Amino acid sequence: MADAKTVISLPSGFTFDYTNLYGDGRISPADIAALSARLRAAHQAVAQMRATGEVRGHLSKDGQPEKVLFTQLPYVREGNLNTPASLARLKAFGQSLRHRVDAVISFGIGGSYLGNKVLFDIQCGEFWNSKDREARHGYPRLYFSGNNIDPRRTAELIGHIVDEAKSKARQAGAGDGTYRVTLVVISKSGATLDTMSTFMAAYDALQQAAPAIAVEVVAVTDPAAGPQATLLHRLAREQGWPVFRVPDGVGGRFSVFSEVGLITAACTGFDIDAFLAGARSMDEACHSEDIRHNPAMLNAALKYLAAANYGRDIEVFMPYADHLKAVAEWYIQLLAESLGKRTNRAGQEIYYGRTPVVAVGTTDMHAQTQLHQDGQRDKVVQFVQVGQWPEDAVIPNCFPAAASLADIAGLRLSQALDAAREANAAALIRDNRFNANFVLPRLNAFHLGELLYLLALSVAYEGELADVDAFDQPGVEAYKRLLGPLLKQMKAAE
Ligand SMILES: O=P(O)(O)OC[C@H]1O[C@H](O)[C@H](O)[C@@H](O)[C@@H]1O
Repeated sequence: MADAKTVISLPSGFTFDYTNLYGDGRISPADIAALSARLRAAHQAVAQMRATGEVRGHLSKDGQPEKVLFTQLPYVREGNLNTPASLARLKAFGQSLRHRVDAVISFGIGGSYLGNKVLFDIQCGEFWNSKDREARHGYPRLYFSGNNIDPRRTAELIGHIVDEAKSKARQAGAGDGTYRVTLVVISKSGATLDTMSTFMAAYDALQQAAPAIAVEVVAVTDPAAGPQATLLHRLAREQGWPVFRVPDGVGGRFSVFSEVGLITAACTGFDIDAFLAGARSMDEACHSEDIRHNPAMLNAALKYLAAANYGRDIEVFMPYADHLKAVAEWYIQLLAESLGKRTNRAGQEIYYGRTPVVAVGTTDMHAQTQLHQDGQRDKVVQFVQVGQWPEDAVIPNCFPAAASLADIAGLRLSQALDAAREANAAALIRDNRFNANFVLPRLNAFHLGELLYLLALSVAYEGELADVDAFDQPGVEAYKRLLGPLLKQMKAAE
C-alpha cells in the first residue's frame, strides 16, 4: 500500500486523495474491516434518511420527532423543498435589486451566515464592494452583519452606509440621489439576539437617514404560521416584508443549499443552478455501498478511525485558496455542532467530537505548520487544492542578479502554491502525520456544491458511526438559558 496513490476521482474531476491517511502505519484495511458491520448499518441509516427523512433518535429542540431533509435540497422539483417556483422567486428577487438597490446587508449568525459568506467569497471575492456598479454587473454591494454583537463593527457599518449615501447624493445633482438599502434578516428561530440586535440598530439608524436612504427589509425564517410563527415571521407579516423560507427539517448548518444560503447568492448573480447541480452530483456519487466508491462514507470512516484508533481527533481544514477560507469557517460549525456530543443515542456519556481548526495555505504554513509537524500527534490536516486557476500569473524575472528570485521566475503562481502544499503534505507524512487532499478542478459554483455537500453528508455518516445525533445541538442551550435572565437583570438595573 505504501506509496501508491489512494484516491477516489469523480467524473467531474473532483478528487479525494487519502493516500496519506491509509496504509502502512496509518489507517489499515483491518481497521476498515473491523468497522464493516457498522459501515453497513450507517449506509442503511443514511439511505433511510435520504428516502424518508427519518433519523433514529433525532428530536427537535422541543423534544418532538423531526425529519432531516437536507439531502432533498439539491433535487429541485415540485413537492420538494426547493421547487422550480421557489428558485424562480429567489432569482427574481435577486434580479429586482439589480440596477436599483445600492447595498444589501445580510444579517445572520451560525448557519444563517456562514454558508452565505462561502458563496459570497466564491462569487464576489474580497474587492466586490470597492468595484463600481458596472463591474458588479448591476448587482448591489453586499455587507454582512449580525455574525457578532460587536458595537464598533456595527457602528462602522452604519456609518459607512450613511457616508456612501451622502456621496451618492452629491454625485446625483438633480437626479434621484436616494441610496437604497435592502436588509436581509435571516434567522430560523427568528429571535436570535446577535441577529436581531444588530438588525434593529441598523434599521433604526438607516430609517432616520430618510429620505436620503430608503430601507427595504426581507425576512428569511421558519415559515410556520399561527401560534408556531417565529417572532421574525410575525414582524414580517405586520410590516409587510417579503418572506423567504428556512424549510422544516433543515438545520442551520445544512441550510446553505436552501433559501437561507441562496438568498445572498441571488443578490450577486451566483450560479445557483450549478451549485445545486454540484451538490446533486455528489449526492449521486455517494449512493454506493462500497466504501471505496462513496466519498462521503469513506471520508467519515477515515476521519472516525483516525480519531478512534489513532488519537487524531483534531481536523485542520486547510484550503490552499483565500477564497475558500470561509469554507473552513463554515465547516467549523458543521463539525462542531453535529458531532460534539455528550451522549450517544442511548443516553450514555461518551463525549464524542473532533475539534475543527481553520487554516489556509500557504498563509498558515508560516503560523500553524510548526505545530502540525512537531506538536502532538492528534491531528488530521485536510487540504483542499484547486486544480486550475484561470488567472495565473507567471512569476517575472524582475531581478536576474538575485539568484534565488531568478530561480522561481518563469513558474506560475499556482505552481508555487501546489509545490508548497505538496511539500507540506510530504513533510507531514514522512513523520506519519495524517493528511488528505480534496481537489476541486476549478473554483466555481459546481465544484463548491460538490465539496459542501460531501462534507454535510460525511457528518451524517460519522454521526451513525459514533452513534450520536448529528442533527441536534443541545449544548448551545446551556448558555442560552443563562443569557435571557442576564439580559433581563441588566435591563432592570438600568
Ligand atoms: O438561524 P438562527 O435561528 O438565528 O440560528 C443561528 C444559529 O444559532 C444557534 O445558536 C445555533 O447553535 C446554530 O445552529 C444556528 O445556526
